[in-house]
Amino acid sequence: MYEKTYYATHPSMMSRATNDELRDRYLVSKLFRAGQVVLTYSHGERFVIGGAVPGATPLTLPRQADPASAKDHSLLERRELGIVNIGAVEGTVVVDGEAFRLARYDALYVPMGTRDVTFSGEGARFYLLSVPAHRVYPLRKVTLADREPMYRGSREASNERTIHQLILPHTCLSASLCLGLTRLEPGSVWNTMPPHIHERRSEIYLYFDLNDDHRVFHFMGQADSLRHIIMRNEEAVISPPWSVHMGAGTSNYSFVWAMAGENLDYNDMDVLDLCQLR
Ligand SMILES: O=C[C@H](O)[C@@H](O)CC(=O)C(=O)O
Ligand SMILES: [Zn+2]
Repeated sequence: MYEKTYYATHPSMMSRATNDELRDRYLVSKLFRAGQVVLTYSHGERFVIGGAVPGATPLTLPRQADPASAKDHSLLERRELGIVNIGAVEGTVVVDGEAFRLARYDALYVPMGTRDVTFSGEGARFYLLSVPAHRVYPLRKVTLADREPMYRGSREASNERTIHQLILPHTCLSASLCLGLTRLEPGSVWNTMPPHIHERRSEIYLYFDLNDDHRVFHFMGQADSLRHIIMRNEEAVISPPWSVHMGAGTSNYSFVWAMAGENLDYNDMDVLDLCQLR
């Protein structure tokens, strides 16, 4: 049921890793395939990272396959799920019989204990992120208008961007999942600059709104020995808790960031000074 498993890694595994090894360990690609639900599994915070692209017929979130004791139980038996529509067209997500229409950039928080989730709407592209949960929080649709955005960076520094906190305690309650959307202004290319590390949470970035002939150079690793992965539109990258995560595009773009771990405190991060980077 999981197309690929990403194992937890040690920072010392960075220095001698080839570019292909880095891509194999951290890059999550081909999540958005017409008529399919694609799920991958990361041992870091036990994130399920997936995509659902419905065609003429609706798609269903798969049920658990393993272990035998959980076979055919809901995937969300002990998990919560965040959904963001990154497609240009509105789509519908039905959660235990209740329908939610998600326009571009709308998100849905789906609580632990949910039995059935289906996706429909040709042209909608649903990005899926699930982590283990310990209690039930209300099912809720979240839009960019639900909270005052955070404006960061400047045009002069090529990092003028708007950060939308979609699933965080002041916008939408959750057990462990934090999720948001950041959009860069035309002419701005740097995200998360200056960069940071948060040892108590892992993070997943999904880059999108990027034309096929453009790329994002995503930087990761410890501050004094950064590496990079060159990413295309609609690819995700896993950032272990010990890693920087920042990028520069050959154009502007958007990205969904999602975190889970020890706390739900967005500001629990150590901001790095540029002189610490090597
Ligand atoms: O831990 C927080 C995340 O890395 C993002 O919110 C950073 C981001 O959107 C940005 O600065 O552009
Ligand atoms: Zn971060």
